[in-house]
Amino acid sequence: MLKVKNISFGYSSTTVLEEVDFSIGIGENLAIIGESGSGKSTMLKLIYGEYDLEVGEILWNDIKILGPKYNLVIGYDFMKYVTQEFDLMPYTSVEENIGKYLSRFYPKEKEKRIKELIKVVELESFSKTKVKNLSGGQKQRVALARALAKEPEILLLDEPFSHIDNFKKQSLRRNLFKYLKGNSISCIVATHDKSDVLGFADKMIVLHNKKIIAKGTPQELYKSPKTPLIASFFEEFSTINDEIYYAHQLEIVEQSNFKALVKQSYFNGNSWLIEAEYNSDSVFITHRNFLEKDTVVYFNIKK
Ligand SMILES: Nc1ncnc2c1ncn2[C@@H]1O[C@H](COP(=O)(O)OP(=O)(O)OP(=O)(O)O)[C@@H](O)[C@H]1O
Repeated sequence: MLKVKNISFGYSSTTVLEEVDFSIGIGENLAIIGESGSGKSTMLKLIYGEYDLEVGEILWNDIKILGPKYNLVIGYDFMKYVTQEFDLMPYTSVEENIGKYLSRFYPKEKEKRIKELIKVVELESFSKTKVKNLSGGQKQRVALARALAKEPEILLLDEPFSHIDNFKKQSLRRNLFKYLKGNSISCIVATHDKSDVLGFADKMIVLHNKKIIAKGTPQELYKSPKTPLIASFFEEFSTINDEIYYAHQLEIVEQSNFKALVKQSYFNGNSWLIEAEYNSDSVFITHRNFLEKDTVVYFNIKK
């Protein structure tokens, strides 16, 4: 179990994180969300032991995570961290990169493990390719596979699919998170992308103004977002009479007390997102058809 106990941290005199406290169990998937600069990467780096903590402590089971003041080499064998930079060996092949930390003394096992991981990240046709000749997204997949090579007990992922195209992203996400669950590897994912969270995270925390402002399952936070910031992570929303409503919770009707003027219609696949002006504010409503700008519409809150 990972326990982050009441930590506060700043790079200089200004604090970045204040009284942050949470824990995750074996095999659990935790998502950390928050605006850019809210401290997500800093949180991962502290868990990895990249900086010394002055306030609070971080424990993996009974092991206290220590920073560079106490550890000559940063990091621990049971933990892997995939940063936004990847940190690969450019002039060697994909399989050599993935196998870098695997023992040479068991060549058969090594080969089998590399093959298994190459399959998880769907890079079968690139196993012999030099990393320098890969795209950003392919490099990101090599970095993920390499982090898994020595079976960490906990994996820290910073925006793990940010460079990967939409065609691959869905299946890669499913593969990776299924692999982690299947092998009881705990995982913390810092992300801006709700698709990394909704179907996969067991718990999520929201960082804002240095603190955790919400904790819960994705279902709990989605269903009752406490603040507009939390709602905005999931979907377009409107605030009506101080209540938050997602676009699909509003509907356009023949008559109602809510009268609005269409500003724009956005194609959204199986529906349109209508942006309309209501009481000098924007409201967002899901609708089956395109609506012309300046059309007067009435809308309701769905029961
Ligand atoms: N090495 C550093 N030295 C000084 N300040 C830093 C350092 N790294 C980050 N910061 C500052 O700490 C704050 C948190 O940064 P951090 O990278 O943790 O945010 P983030 O939530 O991961 O952002 P993003 O989503 O953009 O990656 C920011 O204000 C940033 O400028």
